Amino acid sequence: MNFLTIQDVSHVYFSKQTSTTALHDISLTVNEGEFISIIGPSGCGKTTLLSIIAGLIKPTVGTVILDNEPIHMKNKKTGYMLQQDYLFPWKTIEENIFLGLKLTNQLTNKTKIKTLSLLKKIGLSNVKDQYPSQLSGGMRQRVALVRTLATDPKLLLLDEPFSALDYQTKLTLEELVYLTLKQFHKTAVLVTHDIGEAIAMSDRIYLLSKGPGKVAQVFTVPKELRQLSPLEIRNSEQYNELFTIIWKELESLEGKN
Ligand SMILES: Nc1ncnc2c1ncn2[C@@H]1O[C@H](COP(=O)(O)OP(=O)(O)OP(=O)(O)O)[C@@H](O)[C@H]1O
Repeated sequence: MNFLTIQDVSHVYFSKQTSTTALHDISLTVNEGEFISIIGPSGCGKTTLLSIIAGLIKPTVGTVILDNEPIHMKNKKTGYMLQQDYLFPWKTIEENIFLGLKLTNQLTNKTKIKTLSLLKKIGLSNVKDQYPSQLSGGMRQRVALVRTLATDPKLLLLDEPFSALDYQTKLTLEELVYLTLKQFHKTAVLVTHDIGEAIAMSDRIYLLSKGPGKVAQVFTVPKELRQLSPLEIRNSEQYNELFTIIWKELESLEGKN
């Protein structure tokens, strides 16, 4: 069943003097529990598309349907994870992970216990009374994941959540986030500059071209690969083949700009 449907979406940014067409005629569908990635040259409209899916920007043309309803700004079905963790430095880790629940009036004993057990599962229950500055970048992103999952969103939007991390931490977090989302049967849309990350984590990869952003190609990650975890995928031969194909396509798109 289509869980997320993006239908004929175009978006133009207007200012007093100029207009920029960021997206042109984008259509795609995502089933419940699927993980898709959006890649493409810088400025092709990836973040704009994610903001439209989140309901933060209304597209100039087209519709976004999430779980059978048109998307709107205050929807509680979407959770966002960004490159920066945006944890509040003056709040403890425990206060930070309860924040979304508090803001949406969902903070109860039951949701507190559930969120703390998620923190434990992710290996961070020992830091709940510490402050973000006392944690490493990777630990803070794990906390950000717990905070995002605390409100139980059905759709996770991930905007380059690992790009500020060192390589080792990034691989570990890809694995952790992927397995956690699969365990809770979440649907996810990842924006990334990293082809390897897109292959390691996604069922499908949408390659956008620039000026304005359009869907240039869709790559389906082979079923045999999807039986494996992200770390295992990165070590497989098929991964290298797919990586080379996507790399060449991306390079040819960048050459056209
Ligand atoms: N608020 C805005 N006002 C005007 N133009 C904008 C605005 N935000 C983005 N744009 C333009 O829209 C286009 C798409 O931008 P967007 O940030 O969505 O691309 P992106 O693929 O996420 O880029 P990057 O990979 O560099 O992060 C670009 O030409 C950008 O300059």
